[in-house]
Amino acid sequence: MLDRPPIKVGILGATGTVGQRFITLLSVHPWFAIHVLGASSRSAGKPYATAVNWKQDMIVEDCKPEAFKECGVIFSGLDADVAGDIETNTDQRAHFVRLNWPVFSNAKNYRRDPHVPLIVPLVNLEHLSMVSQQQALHSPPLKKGFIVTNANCSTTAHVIPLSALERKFGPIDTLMVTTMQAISGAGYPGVPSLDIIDNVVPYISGEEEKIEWETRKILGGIADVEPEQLVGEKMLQEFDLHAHTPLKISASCNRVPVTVGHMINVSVKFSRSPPPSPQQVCEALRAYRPGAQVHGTGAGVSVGRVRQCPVLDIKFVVLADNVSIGAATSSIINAEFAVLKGVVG
Ligand SMILES: NC(=O)C1=CN([C@@H]2O[C@H](COP(=O)(O)OP(=O)(O)OC[C@H]3O[C@@H](n4cnc5c(N)ncnc54)[C@H](OP(=O)(O)O)[C@@H]3O)[C@@H](O)[C@H]2O)C=CC1
Ligand SMILES: N[C@@H](CC(=O)OP(=O)(O)O)C(=O)O
Repeated sequence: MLDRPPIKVGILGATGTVGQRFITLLSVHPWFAIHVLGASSRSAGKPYATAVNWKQDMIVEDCKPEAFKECGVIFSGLDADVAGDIETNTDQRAHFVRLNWPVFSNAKNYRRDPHVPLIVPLVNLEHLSMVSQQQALHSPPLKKGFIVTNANCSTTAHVIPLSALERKFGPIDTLMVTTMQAISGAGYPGVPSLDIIDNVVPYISGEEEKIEWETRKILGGIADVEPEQLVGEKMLQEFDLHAHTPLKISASCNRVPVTVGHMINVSVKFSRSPPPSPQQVCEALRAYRPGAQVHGTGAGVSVGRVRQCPVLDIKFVVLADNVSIGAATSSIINAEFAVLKGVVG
């Protein structure tokens, strides 16, 4: 239990697929109380029920900071076309962040920023430590504002078992992933029905590059920059992008006619030789206890068909709820951890 009154939260992109999941999860959350809902000017001014044909009776606001004054935390499910400017603005890390809000975002815009943590809560909560450097390097320095992102939904799915395996068996050297991604991952209205009914679309724009890059940031660590530099009294740090063992990754992405749930075929080659057996891999996955304790539907991933790979070492299948652990649930756990660590004031 948290020994304080619930923190008022605002949701940007509240009318979208991820926004609606935020509302479902936060409406019963013991620490966070939904206070303001924001979306585009198409929805602003309408009761939420009208804007999304749903059941809440709050008025949707424009995503302008004035409406969010009383909120202590901002969750964002904004379309990436607008998230960059609204969350932080092109003027460095401005807007909601510059105005000193902690922002937990699902959008891709700041995932590659060298000072922005990209956190999958079952894997790398320790990357939250980069927030203080992000605040110190902002001009002017920020006291409370920061942005933490969560990953692409397919990346999120596969890094969870991969992290379990790296912790037990050491670095992974090569990774081949083939995704079968649900249509809810593409937002609304998303993929045209005539493209996806009775079909598989073997291309998702930008997805393969995101999976290949984000996996390295999430599975990698944080290291002091060389030559040494100081930020205040602390060493300047950087994400090492798995530099200790360059990780070769090849991703192939497909859209399939499924409403929710991304399924991923994964083959891995370990650095160590001999590699673990399928049975040892199963035992390691069962024994994995991530730093974050998660409860609730869609808050984990399922792994099956663990077997020998005749080309690499081991192959298996992962299934994840792209809207929950792939999006809203991860943001919420990241925020819970930030509250516990005192990073959210
Ligand atoms: N769906 C998924 O499985 C996952 C999605 N993500 C990411 O999360 C984000 C949201 O995705 P999703 O919910 O699927 O997208 P949707 O298309 O369903 O929702 C987008 C939201 O952004 C709002 N919006 C659009 N334009 C503007 C604007 N100009 N100003 C203010 N608000 C605006 C929309 O409001 P309005 O209704 O008024 O248009 C809506 O609330 C994206 O960045 C996506 O890449 C990440 C992981 C998984
Ligand atoms: N692109 C993913 C959804 C997602 O996570 O996107 P992004 O990485 O841009 O937030 C899908 O279509 O299933």
